[in-house]
Formats: sequence, structure tokens, C-alpha cells
Amino acid sequence: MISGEAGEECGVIGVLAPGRPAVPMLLDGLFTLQHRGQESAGLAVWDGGDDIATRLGMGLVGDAIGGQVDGLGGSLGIGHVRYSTSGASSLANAQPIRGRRRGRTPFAIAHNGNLTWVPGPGGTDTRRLATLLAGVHRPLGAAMADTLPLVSGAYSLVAMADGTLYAARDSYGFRPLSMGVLEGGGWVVASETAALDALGAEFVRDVEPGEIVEFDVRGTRSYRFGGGRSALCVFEHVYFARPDSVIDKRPVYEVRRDCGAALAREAPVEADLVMPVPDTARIAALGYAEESGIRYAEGLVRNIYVSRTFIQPSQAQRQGGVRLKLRPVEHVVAGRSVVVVDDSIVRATSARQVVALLRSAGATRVHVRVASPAVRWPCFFGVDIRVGDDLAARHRTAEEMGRLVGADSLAYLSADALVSAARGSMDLCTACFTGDYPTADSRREATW
Ligand SMILES: O=P(O)(O)OC[C@H]1O[C@H](OP(=O)(O)OP(=O)(O)O)[C@H](O)[C@@H]1O
Ligand SMILES: NC(=O)CC[C@H](N)C(=O)O
Ligand code: SF4
Ligand SMILES: [Mg+2]
Repeated sequence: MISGEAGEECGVIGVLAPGRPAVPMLLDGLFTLQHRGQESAGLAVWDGGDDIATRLGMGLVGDAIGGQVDGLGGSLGIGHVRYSTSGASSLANAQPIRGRRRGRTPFAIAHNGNLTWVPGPGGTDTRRLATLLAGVHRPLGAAMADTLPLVSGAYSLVAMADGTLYAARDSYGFRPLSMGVLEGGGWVVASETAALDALGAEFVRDVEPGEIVEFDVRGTRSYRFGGGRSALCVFEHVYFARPDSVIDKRPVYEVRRDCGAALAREAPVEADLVMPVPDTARIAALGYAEESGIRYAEGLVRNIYVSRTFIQPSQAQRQGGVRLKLRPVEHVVAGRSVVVVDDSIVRATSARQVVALLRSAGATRVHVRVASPAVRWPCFFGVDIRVGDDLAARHRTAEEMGRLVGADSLAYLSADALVSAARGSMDLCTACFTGDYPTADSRREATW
């Protein structure tokens, strides 16, 4: 049995807006990144004084911190939305994490990704990293340059100290991180370009794998501490990111539509209607419908007040979530054969319930089409995909998966088609689909 921690997704944002308050921008950015983490939220701001103020809370951004920010000034700040696995889903583990280095001013750090190895004492992966940074008696940028080569795994980080905003990305570049310039001057760094857009910022470029970027009132500086083979997570395109974001020059919308179209070519089937499992699969279903010529319809309604289910921390919550989240539209579905497109199947929580819902609403045939390959391998780099029950397809063919979920047929997109749709300038990590891990330690760990 594998021992590695499965990771999580999160959203991070950093703002340096000289002469303007950072907090409203941080909140807008965090709302835009809400889909990346729904367990806790937080922000840290510096108003030019001796300390960094933090506000942390459990739940969605509005509930967690919306009521705690009155009077919180400062033009430099960072923020985080969390989806836990390294440590409990608790206020104590919410981010940003504030630290103080002996003899120096405080710093704060926020992390998206999963560290597979951090030297030193316990706590969440991010807290262990913060402890390491606190032990280095140099400016935070230099401390990061010394420390980051010592840790393994996936991280896109934002940090702040001494009036400077920092951004860093691990040398594989697993998680996205983009920087933009604010209207009226200043900088924003965020997990997704959609957060830059929400602030009216202009995209400048992605933080490169193995790069640290510093932002202060004098401008920006960049240091490289690593590089080589890149491994951008293809699952960002499949599921995590918003469709209005652009990752490594590839618009997520276009990637999902191309995946749906390729799926229609690779796995055609006769049917009356094509419909998505909302929300994430909508665009892939549209691509399937356009390519196949089969009419697109919305046969499932998603309750927008229920969170994304895949990123819930327990299976009981995930099952309950799907039950409340999706309902069939009987007058669309009854008496019709349908192709139902989902972006991915991991634990098959959604697919099992979706097929049953469509049959209960009178569908004559239910063909499941999945706009990514079968997930057969665990992730160590920031997405909560583990061995065991988590991987419904681990030892099942597509036909057996079809039987498991009760469909008339089930087919996946090929890995080649996914890579050709998603590929920008970076190499992609496809390990959970292909078993081709970018790092030697994860290759060893995954061979159980
Ligand atoms: O096989 P499973 O373990 O069920 O996981 C896959 C499903 O989970 C995700 O949906 P989710 O409800 O998280 O979010 P969405 O509304 O953005 O599609 C994903 O889009 C699939 O529908
Ligand atoms: N979701 C994240 O990326 C959070 C980072 C860290 N692994 C934590 O558990 O808090
Ligand atoms: S294993 Fe899968 S989910 Fe994890 S980083 Fe690689 S592509 Fe992304
Ligand atoms: Mg879904």
C-alpha cells in the first residue's frame, strides 16, 4: 500500500498596489478562485507598520473572512482558499501562515500544491516550509532561494515580507501561477488568469518553473533555482481551472471543447441528445455535440448553492453533495437516448448517481463519455487522487466501468488526444492517467 500523502488544490493570490488598499482586491481575487478550495480562506496584509495582520476562517470566502476585514488597511497582501489533505481541515491549518524570523520583521506565505518531502519538524507541509524559512537569517527572497531546492513536490507560492511580494513555482511547474500588472500601477500574482481579469489587471506572463519573482515599489526581480523537465498538471485543464482562465497560453475553454470534439471522433455513438454533467463538463459536452451533430441539451440541473463535490474532504460528504446537487429534467430526458459527458471519473461518485438519475427520468439509453482518460494512478502533486477505493478504474476496463455505473456504454478520451488538446509550451504531467510520473521518487512510490 502506498504511503504518500495525496495532495490538494488551492488558490493563491498576492497583490502589491501602492497607494491603494489591497484587501478589496484580495477578496475579489479569492472569490474568483473559490472553485479551487472551499474549506477555509484567509488573507494577510501589511500596512507599513511592524506587523502583518491575518484574517482566517472556515468555509467559503464570504463566510470565512468577509465579516473580518473592516478597517484592514495596507497595499501589500496575500490570500488563500484551501482544500485540505496535509493536516486537518481546521482553522489552525488555514492559510496564509504568518511567521517571524529571529531579529527580522514578520513574513507570510500561502501555498497551492503538495510537498512530498520537507526537512524538519511536523505540521502541515506548508507550516514545515514556513518553519524552515523562519530559520534563515536573510531577506525572504534569499531564504526562499536557499530553502526551496531542499523541498520536494508541487508548489506555487505567494509570500510577503518587508514591503515585498514574492511568487515562486516548483521546478516542474505542476501548478499554474500567473502575474499581471494592475491598472494604476502595481502587481498581482494568482493561481489563475481569471483572478487577474477580475481585478482588471493585464496579464504579463506566467511565473516560470523554478523561478522566484520579487515585486516591490522599485519593480520586479527574478531568480532561478531550478528547471529542466516541466510537468504542468493536465488535470488543471480537465477539471480544476475555470474555463475563462488561460494556462500556459492554452485557454481552458478551448482545451475542453477540443477534448469533447476529439471524444466524439474517438467514441461515437447514436443518440437523441448530448448533455453534460454540470458544471465542469459543459464545454466538453458542447464540443462533443458540435463534432457529432447530435443536439445539445441540459438534462441535469445543478444546484449552484452546493459546492463542488470532488473536492469535499470525505466520501460521505461527496455522496451527499451529488444527491443534493444534481436533478434530472424529466421533460428533456424522458423517452430519449442520451450521451452524457463528464470531464473525468475518479471515484465514480458522480457517474453512478447521474446514470441512475437519468434512467429514473425516463432515458431509454444512457451512454457515458468521459473527456479524459481513465484515472488509474494516484497523484502526489496536489490533487486528491489516492489509491484504493478512490480509483474506480484502477483495475477496470471501460466496459467494466460502464457496468459499474449502470450505463449502456462508457468510453474515455485517449491520453494522446488530451495531450494534443492541452499542450502549450510546457511538458504536461499525465501521471494519474498514464502512470508516467515525472519524478523518480513518485515512480517508486506508485509501484505498489
Ligand atoms: O468520479 P468522481 O469521484 O465523482 O469525480 C469526478 C466528478 O467530480 C467533479 O465534479 P464536481 O462535482 O466536483 O464539480 P463540478 O460541478 O465543477 O463539475 C468532476 O467534474 C466529475 O463530475
Ligand atoms: N491546498 C493547498 O494547496 C494547501 C497547501 C497545503 N498542502 C495545506 O494542506 O494546507
Ligand atoms: S498526477 Fe494527475 S492530477 Fe496529479 S499533477 Fe499529474 S496530471 Fe495532475
Ligand atoms: Mg463534475
